[in-house]
Amino acid sequence: MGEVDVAVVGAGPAGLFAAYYAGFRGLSVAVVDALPEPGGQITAMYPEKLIHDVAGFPAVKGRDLVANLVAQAAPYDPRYLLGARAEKLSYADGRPVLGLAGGEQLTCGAVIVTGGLGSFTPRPLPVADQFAGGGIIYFVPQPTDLAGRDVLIVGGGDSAFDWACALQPLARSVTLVHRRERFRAHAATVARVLATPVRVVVNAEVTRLHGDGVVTGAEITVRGGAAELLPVDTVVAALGFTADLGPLAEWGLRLDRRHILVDSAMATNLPRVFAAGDITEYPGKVRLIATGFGEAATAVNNAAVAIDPSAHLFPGHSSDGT
Ligand SMILES: Cc1cc2nc3c(=O)[nH]c(=O)nc-3n(C[C@H](O)[C@H](O)[C@H](O)COP(=O)(O)OP(=O)(O)OC[C@H]3O[C@@H](n4cnc5c(N)ncnc54)[C@H](O)[C@@H]3O)c2cc1C
Repeated sequence: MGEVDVAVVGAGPAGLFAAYYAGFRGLSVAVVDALPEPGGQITAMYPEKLIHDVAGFPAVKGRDLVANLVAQAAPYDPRYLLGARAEKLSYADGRPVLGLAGGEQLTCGAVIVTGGLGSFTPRPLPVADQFAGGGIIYFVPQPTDLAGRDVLIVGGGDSAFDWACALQPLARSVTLVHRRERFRAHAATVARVLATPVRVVVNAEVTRLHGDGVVTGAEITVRGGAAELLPVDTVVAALGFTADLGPLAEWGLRLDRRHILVDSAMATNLPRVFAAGDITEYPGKVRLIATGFGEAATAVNNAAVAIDPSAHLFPGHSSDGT
């Protein structure tokens, strides 16, 4: 059973900024996320895209924004509990106790829920069900990890094409297979990929995976055609994600459909539980990274007062120390 001043549930942009803010306020902080990497929707869905509406950055690549958020919080040494879904919320002596999927319990001064769309589940690649081995991934946190590999990307959306662009200069080979003729990805990205050596196969499906322990080949079959065996060691199943609130829906939070109702302090109906980012709901709510950042600052500063009623709500200026 661990203890922490602030537990942040969700390592998306709002959660990462909340981690910085908790540290800045002198609070110890743990960041819990069901995904194995920080960055929430950005990491899972658009790490290679340029974002143009984050204040102070005329344009920033999704991956770089996440890296900067992690770096901004790093001086305060947040404890990252990744690949660990927050399952249960209870109270002991008036303090929230967070139960994680692995069985760990965290007693917290306050909880900030920055769960975004909720728990993400990648849409499965049907043939992967019967394949016990490794080598199948659902998103690409670091393209350099796949340097020199033979990569098969499955899907026809933005993520599939963004990853094809990012991996093509690094991987030994990149093949993209899509089961339709047309792509959902932006036409400009499709054109960029088609101008590279990436092999794009349409109207085709992955019909079998080969390998003992780790994937060594993938059989693809073009509709009405014969199967072809490709030597691949990594399959990126870029088929999208489904999301739902998951266990958060059982915590007794006041909800409006899939969102948590908060007041202007970002307080929920539960004591010492605050929320920020896409998961919140209030009149006029706009779901953007920019609004999530402001809400995270408000949530943490109000949590600081909930933890220690003698603390000031206003944190002071970060520039004062320099
Ligand atoms: C393709 C695309 C492009 C976008 N472009 C822009 C843009 O240009 N500008 C912009 O402002 N916004 C953009 N957005 C929206 C933006 O990404 C979201 O507003 C932002 O990611 C919300 O951040 P968040 O931290 O609130 O939640 P999220 O990024 O959704 O992160 C929430 C995290 O919480 C985790 N989580 C949920 N439940 C649990 C649990 N029980 N236990 C542990 N972890 C949990 C999830 O795994 C996830 O990692 C875009 C979105 C998409 C899909």
